[in-house]
Amino acid sequence: MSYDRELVAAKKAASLAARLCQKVQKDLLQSDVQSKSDKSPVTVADYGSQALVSFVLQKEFPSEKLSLVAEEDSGDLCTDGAQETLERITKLVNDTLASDGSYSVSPLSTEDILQAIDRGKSEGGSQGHHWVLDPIDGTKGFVRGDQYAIALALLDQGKVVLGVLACPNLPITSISGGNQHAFNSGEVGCLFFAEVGGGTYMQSLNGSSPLKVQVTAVENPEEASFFESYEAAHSMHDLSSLIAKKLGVKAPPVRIDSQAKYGALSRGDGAIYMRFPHKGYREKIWDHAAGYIVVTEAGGVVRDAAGIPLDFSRGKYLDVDTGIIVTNQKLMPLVLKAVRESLEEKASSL
Ligand SMILES: Nc1ncnc2c1ncn2[C@@H]1O[C@H](COP(=O)(O)OS(=O)(=O)O)[C@@H](OP(=O)(O)O)[C@H]1O
Ligand SMILES: [Mg+2]
Ligand SMILES: [Mg+2]
Ligand SMILES: [Mg+2]
Repeated sequence: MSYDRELVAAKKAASLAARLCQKVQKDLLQSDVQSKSDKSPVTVADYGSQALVSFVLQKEFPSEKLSLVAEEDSGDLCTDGAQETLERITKLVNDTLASDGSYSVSPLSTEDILQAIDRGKSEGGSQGHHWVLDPIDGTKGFVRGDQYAIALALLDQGKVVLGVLACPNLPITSISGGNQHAFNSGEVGCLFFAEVGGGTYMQSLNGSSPLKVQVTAVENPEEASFFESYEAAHSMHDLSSLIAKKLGVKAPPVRIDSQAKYGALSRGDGAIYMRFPHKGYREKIWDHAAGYIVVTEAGGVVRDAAGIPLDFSRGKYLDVDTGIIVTNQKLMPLVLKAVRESLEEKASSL
């Protein structure tokens, strides 16, 4: 089965959302950052991006009942005092749609925006089609002015069949050596996309022609470099550094926010991505679905720390053993062995 139509729509939705996010990041003010009840930051751009993607998917597939599993909901926007924020989001979405001009609709109302955001309340699962969206992945990076991604994927019968990652601050050229900052490099803004069985491609967000990408062919761990979360609260840096030492990795870790890590890995900027959340954290499908297919279609492999493939069919959570490892086929067994030994050492030292 081909998902070409869905892929075109997903690229369009993610590119428009990236445009909205870029505008907000440019004039980001402290007041644009709200705190959700779980204390994670959320900005007008997270809501605006979700509303925009939801609107575009609805427009592109008007006859289908859209199922969208997405990170944000309108709860905090419906409280007293949030009206001004909601109006800003509404204006941002309308301005972005007007600047594009593909959808000739009358401006959306605040009510339309709330509805579009709340279309993301689906739970996913193993039956039928579900879109999976992280409207801004790496909100902390976004607020800091660093890397973030708009991540959109499609599940069919519980399997990821397409994914799009828009990374507005990722340099077009390789960031191997850690040169991830927009101000250090030339052109930035990448769009990665993959359809099951079709390989992974990257183009610039400005619309250059797509290039096929591949993960690195490095087989010697000493020559491998590794990515991990920027935020130590999201991944145990001490554990990944122990594993890297065991593997003989010489390069220091490259710490980047968001699924931009999967994008960069898919084009061979680095060889390994390790992620070890602290005890008790449950991963969500929107933090991995798009990145997962972008990397696997580029020849990479994604496993949990026990070597088990990820299962996106169980609702909005991804239940993984201890953490997530991404690398190429050759390195995976070596990395998993080092992970196992490191976890055993850590356990016996407690
Ligand atoms: N405690 C904890 N442990 C592990 N992961 C967590 C945790 N808290 C949040 N998150 C999720 O991490 C997403 C951000 O991705 P990264 O960790 O890759 O980037 S970063 O280091 O935060 O910059 C981030 O995605 P966004 O909320 O979309 O930014 C979260 O879903
Ligand atoms: Mg968040
Ligand atoms: Mg996220
Ligand atoms: Mg997010």
